[in-house]
Amino acid sequence: MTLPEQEMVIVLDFGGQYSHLIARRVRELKVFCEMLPFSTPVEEIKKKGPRGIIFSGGPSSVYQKNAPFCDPAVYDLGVPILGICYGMQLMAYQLGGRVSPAGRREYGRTGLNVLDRGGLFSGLEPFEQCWMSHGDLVELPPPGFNVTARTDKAPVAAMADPARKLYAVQFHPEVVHTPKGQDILRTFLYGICGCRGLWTMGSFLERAVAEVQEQVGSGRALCALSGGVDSSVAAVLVHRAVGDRLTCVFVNHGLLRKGEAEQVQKTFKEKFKMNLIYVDARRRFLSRLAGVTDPEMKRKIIGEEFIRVFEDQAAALGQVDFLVQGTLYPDVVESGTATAAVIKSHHNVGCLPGDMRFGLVEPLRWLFKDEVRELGEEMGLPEEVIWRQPFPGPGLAVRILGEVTEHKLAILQEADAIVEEEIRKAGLYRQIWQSFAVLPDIKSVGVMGDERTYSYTVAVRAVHSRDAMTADWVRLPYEVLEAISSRIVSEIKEVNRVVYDITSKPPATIEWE
Ligand SMILES: Nc1ncnc2c1ncn2[C@@H]1O[C@H](COP(=O)(O)OP(=O)(O)OP(=O)(O)O)[C@@H](O)[C@H]1O
Ligand SMILES: O=c1[nH]c(=O)c2[nH+]cn([C@@H]3O[C@H](COP(=O)(O)O)[C@@H](O)[C@H]3O)c2[nH]1
Ligand SMILES: NC(=O)CC[C@H](N)C(=O)O
Ligand SMILES: [Mg+2]
Repeated sequence: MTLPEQEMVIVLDFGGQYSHLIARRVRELKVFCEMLPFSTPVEEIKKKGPRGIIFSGGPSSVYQKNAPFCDPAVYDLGVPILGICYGMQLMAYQLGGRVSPAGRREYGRTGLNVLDRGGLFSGLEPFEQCWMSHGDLVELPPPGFNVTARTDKAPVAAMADPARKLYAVQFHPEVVHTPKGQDILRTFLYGICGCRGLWTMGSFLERAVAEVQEQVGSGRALCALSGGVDSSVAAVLVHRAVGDRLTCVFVNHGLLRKGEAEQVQKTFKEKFKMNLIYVDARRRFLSRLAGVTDPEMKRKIIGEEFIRVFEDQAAALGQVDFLVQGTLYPDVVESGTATAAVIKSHHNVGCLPGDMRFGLVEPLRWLFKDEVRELGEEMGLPEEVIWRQPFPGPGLAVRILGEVTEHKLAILQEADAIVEEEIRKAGLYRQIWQSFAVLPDIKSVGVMGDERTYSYTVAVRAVHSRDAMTADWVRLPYEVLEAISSRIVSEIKEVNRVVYDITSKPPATIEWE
């Protein structure tokens, strides 16, 4: 089968903080982009037929033991390469230049003297601002390269070998603090790689449908459907590809929000014409979670139990070889990759049991939430699904610190429902990324009706975010906080105190576990 034409660019990830940003920026320029680990063999890179390759930054130094190196055969593919920061240092080192620790480091806003205003820097002024974050520098470019920019401290702030289409910059064009960064990336993609900007949500959709058809063939698939944005979009997309060979499975693990099980089934029946199986798995999840307090352990148990439920359903349906999940890019990075540290294991990525037999179908694996929402709009999904705030697969289990019990679940469900109601009432639901209640394992003393109480504390969390990778707490109006607080303590007997979480991510995360 031939897939629709696609121009794509690969980001080779060396563990940089901004690697994901590079991929986003490229897609904003309407060129599809995937990120692969630095260690990807060159044959695999070649198979994807990239128009260009970008090396990300990274925390290592090329001269250290065990520094991440890519397969040097990539330089001979004839595909244009752009090295950024560590990526530039690596290119210099592997091709015979000299890299050393800098006497003086450069961090933050830095003046850039542009020496060659053609090539990658066409359209730039002789003096520009850029954003730096490095301690090493290229002292001597490799044979065949020209120095194309410098700064006060870096004699080689950019270099190029146009004959081999190899380009490199010490600064970060992907961050907003490099004002001409997006222009530089545009020149690389359009001027140097010859891309035309064919990537739109429409073309992504067409290709994703074709890829799913190719992967699933004449087989059958189950879709893990939560009613959330990602799995709903994935389900509709895969349904387009394989029709009724897809069956959706919605699991009630007992960790859902108040009324959610009914709500999801109702929306789904009314708005989607797909098979949906509802599984009441409350008992099996809660009994496996009994007595467990370690956050990662809770996640692993939930991840495994999800798969066991899907396996049971598959067995009942006959032969089912594939499992569709609405996995997004941030789920993948946070669960740890070849280069990125494990922050927390997302149930759908880092918690899958080793003996799982399903082939995974994850058409959204490279996208961020706002891109998925755009795709949902493209496919005509209802607004209430597209603009639903994200809700984690392990549900309230990661918002109840310590052991999960039915008693604590009941308290948190009530508190959470109040938060959602008040946020909606204030007209804030859609502009806030996530707002919810948390039940820390804390009891404190209070006085109610002239009597001493010793009851639970509820924490309220509300954050703004663009892609879940970073977040800031929402400056909620005092009146809204007041309404939430007074309703929670007066309507929920077991709670006598409400606090508001005013931490950004980093250093905290959005969820408490
Ligand atoms: N209760 C559930 N039943 C079935 N599958 C689930 C359930 N909860 C999560 N999943 C699966 O795990 C994946 C990841 O969950 P996640 O919460 O990140 O995505 P989502 O629920 O689809 O969207 P959202 O981020 O908007 O909540 C889902 O896309 C879905 O495939
Ligand atoms: O499906 C999911 N399975 C998980 O295991 C999981 N853990 C966190 N989240 C959601 O991911 C985003 C980032 O969360 P954190 O800042 O807490 O890491 C936030 O939107 C979280 O709600 C999860 N979603
Ligand atoms: N941000 C980076 O890629 C840093 C690269 C290298 N470790 C340096 O400090 O120079
Ligand atoms: Mg969800």
